[in-house]
Amino acid sequence: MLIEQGEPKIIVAVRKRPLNKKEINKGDIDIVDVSNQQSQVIVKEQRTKVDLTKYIEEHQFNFDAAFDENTTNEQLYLQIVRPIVEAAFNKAKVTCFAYGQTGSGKTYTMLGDYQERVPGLYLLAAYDIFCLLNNECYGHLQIAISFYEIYCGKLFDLLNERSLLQPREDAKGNVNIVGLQERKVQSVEQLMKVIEQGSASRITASNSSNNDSSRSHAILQITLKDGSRSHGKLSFIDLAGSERGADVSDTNKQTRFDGAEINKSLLALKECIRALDLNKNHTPFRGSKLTLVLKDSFIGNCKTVMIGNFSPSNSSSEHTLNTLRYADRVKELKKPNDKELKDQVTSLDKLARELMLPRQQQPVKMQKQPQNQQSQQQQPQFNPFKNNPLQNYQNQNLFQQPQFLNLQNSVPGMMIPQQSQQPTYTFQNFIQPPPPQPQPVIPLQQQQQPQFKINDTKNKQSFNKPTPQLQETRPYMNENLFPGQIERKSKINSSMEDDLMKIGQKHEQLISVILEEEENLISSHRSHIDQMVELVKQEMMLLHNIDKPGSDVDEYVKGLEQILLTKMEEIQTLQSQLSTFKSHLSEEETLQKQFYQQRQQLSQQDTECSDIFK
Ligand SMILES: Nc1ncnc2c1ncn2[C@@H]1O[C@H](COP(=O)(O)OP(=O)(O)OP(=O)(O)O)[C@@H](O)[C@H]1O
Repeated sequence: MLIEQGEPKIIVAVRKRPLNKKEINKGDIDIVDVSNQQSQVIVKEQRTKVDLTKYIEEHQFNFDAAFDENTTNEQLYLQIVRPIVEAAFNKAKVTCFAYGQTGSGKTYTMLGDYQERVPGLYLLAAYDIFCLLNNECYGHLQIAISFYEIYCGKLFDLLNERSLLQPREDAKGNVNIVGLQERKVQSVEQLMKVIEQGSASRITASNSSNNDSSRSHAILQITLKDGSRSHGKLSFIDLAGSERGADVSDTNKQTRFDGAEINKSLLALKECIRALDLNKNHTPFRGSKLTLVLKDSFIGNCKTVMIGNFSPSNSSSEHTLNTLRYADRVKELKKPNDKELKDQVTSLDKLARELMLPRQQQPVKMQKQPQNQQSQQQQPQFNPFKNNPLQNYQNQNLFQQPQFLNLQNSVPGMMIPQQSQQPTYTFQNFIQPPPPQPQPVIPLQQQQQPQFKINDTKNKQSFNKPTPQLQETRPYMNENLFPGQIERKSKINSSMEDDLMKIGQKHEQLISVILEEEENLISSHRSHIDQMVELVKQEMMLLHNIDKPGSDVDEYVKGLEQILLTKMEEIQTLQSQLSTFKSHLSEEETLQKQFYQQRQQLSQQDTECSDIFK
């Protein structure tokens, strides 16, 4: 092997959905190019200067895998999810996250589209799981399903009428979810029924109250059980819409708190993935409810696939960029550190010496994505987890004929699209990349915005030269003409950005405190009521005793005094807890207003400043 390297524990992939009818009718255009082969995404963001001239800013991202709008759920599954399903049979705890803006395709990816008869990852995984269970090596395992959601930091059981659940960490550090229902299932059909029931419960809840499915994280856990012990575990997580956590300046307090909770969980998730990838001893899973309940998926033998879903439309460019940046940051963490880079270069040098090749002939573009080079030479390109435990089943055609059609009668509404009725699911398919996909259909500059110039932000070069007209309208846009102004503006900007960041951080910390205080206050209020009931009982006993002939009045007075004192102390404690909470709430409002104003000012400055540089 050319480069020694551990198995990747994290795969970060992104997926573009097609423009939908609504977007097309609105005149939206597709501004994202995806290259499946190069695992690359290019977003051509439309921007407007102060003088209203338009230009395009280009953002390029690279991931472990990128899927264009023509990629099917089956293709995606085979490339990045099936390997972790297999790993679960090899005793791993594996997790697949779908992340992205509301309407970006998370549910389509996970659940599929019943009406269009498109199977999602749940069904595709279910099929493979039961195929494997039919194999004698795994015949002793059973499947148990749980399905719950996290909404506003609280857990609700989707398989038990959304009953409230409590996560508890025991003395051994295991996190148990008290009251969580687990259903045993014995077939793909049963498994899909349970999933359908849970999903329906989530949808009903979102219609009947101000809850909204895109504000909650849905967690489907499939445990492979060996008797009462867990053999391996698969968690599929449909995360809350990423835009829900984005805006702390929303005027509705509850929305702000929900958003802050989502922010907190996404931040904590990123940190936990970082810890998992770096094999750190300490995993900050207590950072949020989401990561707390997933604790065992971040330690030990674990693998994670994250799928960032995004819309191609120009009207969603901000959210799309946020999704891609988040995925990029998760992926950034995977890049080898300096020492690893040095080790890799050293091992290359060693190999070169062994092969007696001059140094300059060595492959040089290996440091950032060593696995790519490996894949070209030795490893199958889309087999992220090497040492596949199931490779010896290859000849048994274990995955060759998924019986999706059998499900049509048993899973209501579920049918399989024509083109996927007889896919050949051989391992050969699994380890090969998909055939090249047709490229995006709407050529941006030609069709819609011929006057735009395209800036490549990375190379500071233009794709198309600016039209003479654009140049003429902005003859003063020459850095040399206003150097002082540019410096002043950028100084103002950076100090404002610092301030904004400080306020943002303070706000985030305060919200964390508030959320914790809220939980404590509610639980104190509950125990306060219990205490009061107890005191009332004691008072009644006092009255009962004093009514008896020959009763001791001193004892009565002493008893009553003690009860009233305890009551007063109880009330005072609760009151002081309440007033601290109230003052934090009003502090939060002030911070939120400050944040909002500062951001407005900054975006104003930003436009002026970017205008000068154009
Ligand atoms: N890859 C795709 N191919 C075809 N249609 C898609 C694709 N992805 C999503 N869609 C369609 O886009 C719409 C929105 O997708 P979906 O409901 O999966 O979004 P979501 O991210 O789950 O939204 P929410 O967070 O609100 O639940 C649906 O009608 C879905 O069928």
